[in-house]
Amino acid sequence: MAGKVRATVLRDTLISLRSILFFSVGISLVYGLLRLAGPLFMILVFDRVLPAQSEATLVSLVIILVIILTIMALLDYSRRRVLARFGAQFQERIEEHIFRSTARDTYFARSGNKPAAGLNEADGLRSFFHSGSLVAILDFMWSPVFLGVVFIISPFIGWIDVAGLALLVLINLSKVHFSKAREERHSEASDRIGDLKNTLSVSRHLIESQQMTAAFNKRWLSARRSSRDTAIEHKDFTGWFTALSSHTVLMLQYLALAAAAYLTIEGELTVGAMVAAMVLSRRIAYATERFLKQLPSIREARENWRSLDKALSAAEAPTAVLDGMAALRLSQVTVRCPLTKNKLLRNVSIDIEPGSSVQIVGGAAAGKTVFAETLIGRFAPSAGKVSIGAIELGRLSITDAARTIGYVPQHVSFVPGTIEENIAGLEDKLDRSSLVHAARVAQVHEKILSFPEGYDTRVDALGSRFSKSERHMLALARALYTKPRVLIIDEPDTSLREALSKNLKDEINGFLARGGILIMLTRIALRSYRPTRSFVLSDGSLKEMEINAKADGKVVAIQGG
Ligand SMILES: Nc1ncnc2c1ncn2[C@@H]1O[C@H](COP(=O)(O)OP(=O)(O)OP(=O)(O)O)[C@@H](O)[C@H]1O
Repeated sequence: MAGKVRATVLRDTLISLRSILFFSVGISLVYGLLRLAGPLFMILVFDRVLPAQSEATLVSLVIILVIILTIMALLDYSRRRVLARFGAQFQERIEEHIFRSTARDTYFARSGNKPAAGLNEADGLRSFFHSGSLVAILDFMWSPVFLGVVFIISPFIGWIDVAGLALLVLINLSKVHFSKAREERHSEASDRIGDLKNTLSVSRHLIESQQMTAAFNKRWLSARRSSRDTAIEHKDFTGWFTALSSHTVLMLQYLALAAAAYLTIEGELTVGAMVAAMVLSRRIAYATERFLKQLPSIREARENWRSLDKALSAAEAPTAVLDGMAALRLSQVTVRCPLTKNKLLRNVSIDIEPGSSVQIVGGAAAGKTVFAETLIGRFAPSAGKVSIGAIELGRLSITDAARTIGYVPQHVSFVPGTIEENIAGLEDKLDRSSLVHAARVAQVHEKILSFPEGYDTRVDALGSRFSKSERHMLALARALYTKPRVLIIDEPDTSLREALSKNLKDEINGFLARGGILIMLTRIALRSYRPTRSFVLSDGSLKEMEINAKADGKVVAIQGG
């Protein structure tokens, strides 16, 4: 099934863009043919115009040459534009496919700083099509034809070209092969600088408040030094091959000229043919060198293509949107620590009917956050299933998943941007009335309006403009904005606890009456709010507790879970 999906995506993308690619190949073929005009012009000038002393022929030839060069300039410009658009459309279609057709958990199976599997690869391929790499490859396609023309002029010069090209290939392949390790060292060192920049933008406040600036600067200098040294080492090494390669091109051109001159002295070639042989030899050598310089880009493009293929084949299509409210079901869910592989959740099974509120109480490191973040897809179960109604949660699309679960995390953080963007979860077409409603329910509307820029006020990642309880309330507004079916609150702080039993009570009751599910994870059982069901989480195992209504929500007995 997945294989079928992949084959269709790649085939469809290529088929739909095939005409653009063929068009640019066609332009390149005409362009390459017109490049023969230069050598032809030289032959005619030396062999016709000069012996005949014909000024009229010279003027006609110059006019024709100018026209051809103008056409060549237009063709070159056009094919670059066409290739750029080919790359852009290719990327857009692949990205659209990834966004639309990948289920949440596959989408989240990302690594490092990649936003989603396949996106970086699609971008890498776009820049390959867009950059001069493809043009260099297309220009190189004419080299065998030019070489054939040189062989027609003189096989002797042709063989000199072949020997020179073999030397060029050897030099450039050695460069690619022997500089790989140095290149990797340099790119790792540059990545370290990138990581430090990210650390600074995300944790500047922490670094300064904890007096880490001096130590951070030391790390920065050391990373800079290492990046600079590896860059010099890499440049020094490849510089040797680059110099050798470019001078081989020059040498080839002059050797071709010398051989042609010798043949002219011997009376085997005309002066025009001599010059044309030299120009063609230079053109072949330059085109080959430019092509060989693209080898690392070609290798990278091939790797990108393979990973994209793999990412698309691994991607599972999302299931249909959930219809109406449904029960949340965890069956035999086990989650393991990604580092130690120890169990963080152990065979957790729970059925939560629509319209119920559930409290999960657990001590320090009991697994409450892991439980919550398994529902949002941050932890993938190593066994068991999490489903809502008949649909596995991880199989929802990222858009449907966002509408299904609202999450108020224990440690609230923000995306640097405006309050509006944060509450609306970065949606560009936001619904203002839902935004204000969510802020009012979370009782932060007035606070936001007290800022001169209101909802356009910018917040940093920590939300430093707000107090801890205000940050929690903002996180609640953010969770409520999408009108989720399941609302998860991890460790509500004192003000949120109070609000749940007072100002928020009606809202929560309304939410439950509409079939919503509320899950609260706390260290200490809430006294002021009585959930429908209560559980204890201990060392990753979940057990249901019986609530004595008369005891005002206090836990009185434990049932085996
Ligand atoms: N991303 C992670 N990678 C590895 N282990 C993790 C990760 N997140 C949590 N854990 C481990 O899972 C266990 C449970 O952590 P969790 O944060 O769920 O506890 P908790 O019940 O929320 O505790 P607390 O009330 O102290 O926040 C801990 O031992 C923790 O080290």
